[in-house]
Amino acid sequence: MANIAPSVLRQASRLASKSAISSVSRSGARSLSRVAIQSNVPATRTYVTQSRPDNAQVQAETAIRLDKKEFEKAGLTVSGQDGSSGHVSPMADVLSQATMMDEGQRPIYLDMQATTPLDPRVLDAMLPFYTGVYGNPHSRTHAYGWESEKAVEDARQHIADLIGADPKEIIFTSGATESNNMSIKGVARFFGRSGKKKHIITSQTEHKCVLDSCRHLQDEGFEVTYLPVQSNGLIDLKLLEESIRPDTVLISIMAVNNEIGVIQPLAEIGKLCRAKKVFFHTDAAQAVGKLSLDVNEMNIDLMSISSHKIYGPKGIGACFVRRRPRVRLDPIISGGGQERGLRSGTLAPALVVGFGEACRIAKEEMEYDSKRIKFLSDRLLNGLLSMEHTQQNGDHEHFYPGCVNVSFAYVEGESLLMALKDIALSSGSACTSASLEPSYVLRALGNSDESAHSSIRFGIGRFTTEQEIDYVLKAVTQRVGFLRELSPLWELVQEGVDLNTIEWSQH
Ligand SMILES: Cc1ncc(COP(=O)(O)O)c(C=O)c1O
Ligand code: FES
Repeated sequence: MANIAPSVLRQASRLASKSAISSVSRSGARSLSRVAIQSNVPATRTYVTQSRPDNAQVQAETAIRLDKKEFEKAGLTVSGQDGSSGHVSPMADVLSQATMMDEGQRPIYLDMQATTPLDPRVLDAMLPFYTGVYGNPHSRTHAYGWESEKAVEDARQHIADLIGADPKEIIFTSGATESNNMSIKGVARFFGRSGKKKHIITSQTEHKCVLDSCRHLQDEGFEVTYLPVQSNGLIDLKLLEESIRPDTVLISIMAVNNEIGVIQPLAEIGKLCRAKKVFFHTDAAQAVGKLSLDVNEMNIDLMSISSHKIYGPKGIGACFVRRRPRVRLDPIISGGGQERGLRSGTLAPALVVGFGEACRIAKEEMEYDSKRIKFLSDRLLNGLLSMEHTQQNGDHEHFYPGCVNVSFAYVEGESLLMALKDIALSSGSACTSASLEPSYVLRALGNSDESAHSSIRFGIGRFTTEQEIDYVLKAVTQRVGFLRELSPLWELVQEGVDLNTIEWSQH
């Protein structure tokens, strides 16, 4: 959704679907949401779209196509494409404010959970493997193969060192998605064959690739418990223990949540799993390289790791698979038997070396990075929470400071994202995907739809600067204020009306 209008319209249509009572309606409505809240009064509106001169027309057309239905749902009719009739969306004003960027300048990047930039030191380590050093690391008969193999094994050592594992326990994959699939489906299928182990436990706030792997296993006859989380996003250990059955084969609980940053109690889960003789898999895509993790101390049997979340290249990751006591799993990819037979296929030495270097640097600089990120995070969070009606989502103590998730009441997250074009952010899962559903993670915490829709995730990383944080704070404060000014609900709140007392009539 490249454009501002859809979100405004969605907000409008959502409000309109509640068809507000007349006390909410105001004359001389300034905004789409106000028009919508009066609803059912057929109105004709045009709007302008975002500013790029080269494709403004295209965007306007796209907006019409995308939103006609929304308009109609809201009781509005669409006409025109370019705002020439003089009706200008209030978002245009916001967007003109949002162009504090110079021409050609890129937005500030604050979406570190989606991916991180490549560390230049990592690129340096990778380059030789795209040029002179091109041997197949699995070629045993000549020096080309040996030099690639040596580089791959050195990298494997760096990854193992970062999580306290033995290098033989590191299996290279294409990323955490593959590692999660491999761990969950692999263990379930291997042990499920006996017919005695048919049950898996995971949580409702896992990454989609974990949830979807589990769904697939349900189709194969496995039973899955999707544990609810508490309102702070953490699992309830007692509930976890009570959910374990004699036929439970695997517990898969993530280390750090990608939307709200909460850190699950891995050591406690590991201890429980070991005592109950259940395998423990953790999706540590957002944790490795950022928190100190030790697979032995934490009794972790399988761990998924992603390179591009820690300033390494995309398209590579790893799966830690414990050797003692040995974890057995069915491979998903069969072939030449590379990677202990668990993941066949020729490795990509440049990616492997880059990933290894990223892990080496992460270990060496973890303390420094953590302190810096905590400092920046405190600065951002304190500033955001000093605005009225804002709230941090997820546990306020057990969270990774590089992931700050905040709800701004009376503002729709997507509208805010669009008003913050000069900052690359995400609102969790919903806005960034085709689905118009609010984040399932925030819903699992018990947040209302409204609160989930008004949330933004700020991802701080190694290369984020203090100036960037200050800019972001200023921009967010200014534009949240602006959007709230347009919100009839906000106006009511300012007038001291308790929104819960309003009776919404349905026409
Ligand atoms: C928690 C979590 N698990 C898994 C993944 C998938 O990682 P990858 O992109 O390496 O497949 C991500 C990244 O989006 C993530 O945040
Ligand atoms: S879908 Fe984006 S804010 Fe709700």
